[in-house]
Amino acid sequence: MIRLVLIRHGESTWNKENRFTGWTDVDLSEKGVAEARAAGRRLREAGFVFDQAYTSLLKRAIKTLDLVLDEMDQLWIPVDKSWRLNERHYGALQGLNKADTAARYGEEQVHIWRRSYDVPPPPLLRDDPRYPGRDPRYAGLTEAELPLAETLKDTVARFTVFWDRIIVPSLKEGRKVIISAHGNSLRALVKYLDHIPDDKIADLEIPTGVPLVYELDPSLVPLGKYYLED
Ligand SMILES: O=C(O)[C@H](O)COP(=O)(O)O
Repeated sequence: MIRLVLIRHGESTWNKENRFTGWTDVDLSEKGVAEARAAGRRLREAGFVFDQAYTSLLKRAIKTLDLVLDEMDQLWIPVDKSWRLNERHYGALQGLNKADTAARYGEEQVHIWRRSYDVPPPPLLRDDPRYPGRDPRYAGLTEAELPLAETLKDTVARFTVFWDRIIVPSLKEGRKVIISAHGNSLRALVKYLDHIPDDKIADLEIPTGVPLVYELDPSLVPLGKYYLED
């Protein structure tokens, strides 16, 4: 049986402030740091070891991974970072407070933007300072790959390219893998692995800083999954 561990980053400063984050590169809050360290301790106590890690290009996921690996004394393992594991791009909503946005546009509209499978949030314009094409870390992306806003469906499409090309071969070679990513990029992966129907994915919420352990058969079909909680 193959074990794969997913972890959503610990609480970020914008989770705490209830702001749409997406590709904004905000840091962990103090609570987020504590969550990440506690997750690392739990993994160590449960006997997990890793020899390969994957994360996004965003510091809240990178730092969470570092804190987990530090607690496990495994900071030496290779870490592969990709934009394909980034949070879903929240378009022109990035930076806005979620409650204020609901008061302005209505709860129902905000729920659709947050949890529908294929309705995008309002897009950025290319001259917006938040446009990722201005950021050197995304210099290798084509214009078509640089999002103005993403649906969860778009996030599934770009994440699963990395899953199929990089993570699947690594798991099949016997590597013990941890993936540190984001609420919606992990919802995308869970949807894909568990074949969750489009109209059921809105119900899936992934908590911050809690390892989610998948048990997979040799063809990477999920046999079960559980959260590693205290
Ligand atoms: O990008 C964000 O704002 C969060 O990481 C996830 O937010 P959501 O729960 O509104 O999708």
